[in-house]
Formats: sequence, C-alpha cells, structure tokens
Amino acid sequence: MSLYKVGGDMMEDDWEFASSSNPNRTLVLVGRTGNGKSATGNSILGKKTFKSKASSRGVTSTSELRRVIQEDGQIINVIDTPAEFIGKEIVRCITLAEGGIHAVLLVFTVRGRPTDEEQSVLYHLQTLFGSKISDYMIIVFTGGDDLEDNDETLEDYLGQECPEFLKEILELCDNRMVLFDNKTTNKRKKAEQVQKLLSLVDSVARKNNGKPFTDELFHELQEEAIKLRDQKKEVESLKGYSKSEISEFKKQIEISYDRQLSRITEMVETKLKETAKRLEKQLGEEQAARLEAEERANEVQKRSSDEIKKLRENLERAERETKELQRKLGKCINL
Ligand SMILES: Nc1nc2c(ncn2[C@@H]2O[C@H](COP(=O)(O)OP(=O)(O)OP(=O)(O)O)[C@@H](O)[C@H]2O)c(=O)[nH]1
Repeated sequence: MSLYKVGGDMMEDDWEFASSSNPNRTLVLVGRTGNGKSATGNSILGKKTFKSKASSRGVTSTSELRRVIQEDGQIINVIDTPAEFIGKEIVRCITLAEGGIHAVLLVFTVRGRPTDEEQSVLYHLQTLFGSKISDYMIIVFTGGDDLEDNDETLEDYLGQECPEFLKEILELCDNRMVLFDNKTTNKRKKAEQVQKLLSLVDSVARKNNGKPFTDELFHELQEEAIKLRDQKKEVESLKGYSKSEISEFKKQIEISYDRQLSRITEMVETKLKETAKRLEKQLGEEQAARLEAEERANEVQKRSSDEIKKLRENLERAERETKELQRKLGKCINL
C-alpha cells in the first residue's frame, strides 16, 4: 500500500491551491524529550525529515512543520514541537497550524515507564486550550519493536505499567491510541500503523463535526498574520515612493507585528507559569499524602510486629510455666 505521492515542503502557492481544493489535516506532536516525536513524524511523512536521535538534552529546539500529499490528494501537515512548553514555541506552533489543529498526538514510549512529570503535558494543554482539547487527543506509543521482542502486546504493557494519570488520559480521549514501531523496515507494517493513526484522526474529525481545534488564541494570531500579509501587499502596491521608503514601511509593519506576537507570547507565558505553580502545589500535596500514608502503614506494621513479639513472649512464658508446673506435678506424684 503506497500512501504518498509527494513529500517535503511545498511553496506558498501550492499550499493555497491545495488548501482550497483538498481537505487537509494538521497533526501536532507533543511529549517528553526522547519519546519519539520526530521519529513518529517521519513515519507519518514516510521519510526522514525531522531530526531524530538519542539525546537526553533534546534534539528538537523549535516547532517545525512538514507536509505530505497522499494519493487521494489529502494533505497531512505534521508539526513537531520541542518537549519544553514555552510561550514562544506555543505561539510559533499555533502560527504554523494556521487553519487549526485536527489532532494532538501525545507521544509516549513503551521503552520505559511513563514518568509523573509527563502528567504535566495534559495540564499545560488543558490550561492553554481548555478541556475541549481532549476531544482532539490521540495517544501514540512508540517502541512497538521492543514490545515485539519481548512477545508482549500493548494491552500487556498497559496492564502492567500504566500509571493512574495515563489511564485517565486514555479515558479522556476515548481510548484513542496507536502503537508505532519507528524502526521497522517492513513497508506493510509502516503503512498499516500510519493508516491506523489516520483512521483515528478521521474519528476525531467526525466527533468534532469536521471542525479543527481553534480558540481565541488561534484567532488572534491568525488575525495578526492576515493583517501583516495585507499591510505588506498594500505597501508593495503604493505608488510614488522610493524603494528605500517602501522597505522602511515594511520594516515598521514587521516591528508592529513582532510587538503583537510578544504581547501574545507574554500572555501565554503567564498562563504557563500559573499552571506550573498549580501543578507544583498539587504534586507537593500528592507527595505529602503519599508520605503520610507510608508512615501510617509503617506504624501499623511496627505495631503489629510489636504485638506479635509480645504474644510470642507471652506464649513462651506460658510454655515455661506449664513445663514448671508439669515438673512440680511430676515431683508430687513421685512423692
Ligand atoms: N527502538 C525504537 N526506538 C525508537 C522508536 N521511536 C523513536 N525511537 C528512538 O528514540 C530516540 C529519540 O527519538 P526522537 O524522535 O528524537 O524523540 P523526540 O521525542 O523527537 O525527542 P526531542 O526531539 O529531543 O524532543 C531516537 O534514538 C529514536 O531512534 C521506536 O519505535 N523504536
């Protein structure tokens, strides 16, 4: 099964033509560093365009968009994001996803246990975009090859290793999940896993009446981008000005656009800081509750082992007394 006709970046004109005549899908990859976002992006696109390699420091430093046109003409836009949620990157990602987001792919790996810290991804998404964002979420597990090597299925893995928060996320997104083996060279397997993902994307689209995710932040950024484009066109068509005057006008327009972006970025940063604080408080409370429960359990254990010790001592004493009585009784009988 061949999915792809054209790969790679398109020109602005191609994009406008394609978007007006074909349905398109914009998918955003999010998740912890090293979980395999870029590798999954490459699997979806059918070629190595995002940088993907083992590194604890994080390979992807800025949001990037790549696209592919399928045989049926559908355009798949894939946005790879850096693991860190920072205002500038979120604004960039939304600006890239011009028409809205058709699915947010939350990437986890089965090559290790999900960490509590990964819980924050959902919090950040919900704070920034509201709870509606979960209607657009799909969970991608990478490392399918590792499971296969251990003769395990995704269900086995989830049965043994799934922490509470991941169960909650899966429930929130109606168990939309797919397993990816980004290392496979088997063409059939490659195509099948992408197909499964795209059918989940279709089910997300159906659930949301075909509408991609957008919100006020999207609209605001989109308006600014349109304003920039229109103002630039207007300046270019001005008559009676020198080249340097036109380029000065353009520079002023760019400055005003950058100022608006900075304002929006600051707004996003404030929201993120609030979430981080709330999350820190919540994690602190959870940790304190866990410690208290552990202490209580230890106390109960200690108390019961003290009681067992006391019972044993009583038993031993009773045995000694019985023996003593028997000895005395023996003596009396012999007399
Ligand atoms: N065995 C195996 N390795 C994988 C799979 N997917 C990704 N990897 C490896 O995991 C490592 C990290 O993958 P990336 O795609 O760079 O991860 P990322 O989430 O994009 O990381 P950052 O860009 O740093 O945020 C790389 O060495 C990949 O080859 C998979 O399905 N199986």
